[in-house]
Amino acid sequence: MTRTVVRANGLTKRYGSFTAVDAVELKLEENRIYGLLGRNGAGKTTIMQMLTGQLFPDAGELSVFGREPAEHADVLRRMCFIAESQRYPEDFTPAHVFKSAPWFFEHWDAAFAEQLVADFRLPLKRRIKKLSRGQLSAVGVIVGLASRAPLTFFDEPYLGLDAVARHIFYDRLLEDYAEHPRTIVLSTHLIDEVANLLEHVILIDQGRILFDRDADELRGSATTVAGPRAAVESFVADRPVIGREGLGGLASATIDGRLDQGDRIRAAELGLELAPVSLQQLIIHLTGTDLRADSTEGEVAA
Ligand SMILES: Nc1ncnc2c1ncn2[C@@H]1O[C@H](COP(=O)(O)OP(=O)(O)OP(=O)(O)O)[C@@H](O)[C@H]1O
Repeated sequence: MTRTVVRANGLTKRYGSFTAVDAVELKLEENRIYGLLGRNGAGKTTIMQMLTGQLFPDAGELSVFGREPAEHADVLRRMCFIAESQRYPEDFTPAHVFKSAPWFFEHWDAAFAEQLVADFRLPLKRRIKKLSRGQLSAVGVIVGLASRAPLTFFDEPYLGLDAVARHIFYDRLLEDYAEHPRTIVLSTHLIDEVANLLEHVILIDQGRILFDRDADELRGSATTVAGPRAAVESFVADRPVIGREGLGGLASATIDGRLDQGDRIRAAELGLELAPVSLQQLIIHLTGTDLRADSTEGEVAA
């Protein structure tokens, strides 16, 4: 039986008259990888800060490992939160960070951390304030992975990481998760890059949950048909279309819902091509929200 690790009912956070998180209902299950997605300011960090006991909710009920997280050391000990801009004591080096990690994380794996240091080519003895942006992110990623905390949050962990380093992170995360299952929450703009990692997708907008769905269900839930405009229009005539594009006599349309064998044969007869919709495209279609537009990174997923 799967255990529920996090349960939030009506979770709300206000800053003055502004409601940053608005009556959020959330359930996170044991040993799953969640994507917490949303535009800048959607409320992702605020939600994670409440779940990790760093912020008190203004309303609602919150249970993490069966208790209110704030001020419960036994709950906090089972969590690791890697913030976008992690702060470290002045004059600390990565070596100091990794040496002190076992004090905070009982499942800390020093050998795994060492391997990750080599993978990311991280200079262990350089002062943290002298590290490049990407190297600083690598410190956080290594702590997040090697801590093996039962509930791990990565809040946009990739800032400044180049494409190679980001893929090392994704690969190591998946490999280690397969051997040491735990609950992981990844907040990111780079949906297509992490799409294959995610088992569940939670999309937040303006403090509210827009949808909360199994990633496999979501992936197969739409198809794009492309070809001559008249053929596309004839094929989609009585179907729910969630997006259209066109150029001259060519068009493509994205249909919400699965196609059966008969549909596929008919599409082939009409000379249409079928393609699955990526998670990123689907989110844009379903919400009219292009998360990539907010990315501060130059290199975003295609
Ligand atoms: N201390 C604060 N005082 C006032 N407003 C705040 C405070 N912290 C956050 N906010 C506001 O609450 C909203 C949610 O912020 P949050 O950091 O949770 O968003 P986010 O989804 O993590 O965004 P990003 O992707 O940009 O990191 C934003 O509009 C933000 O400006």
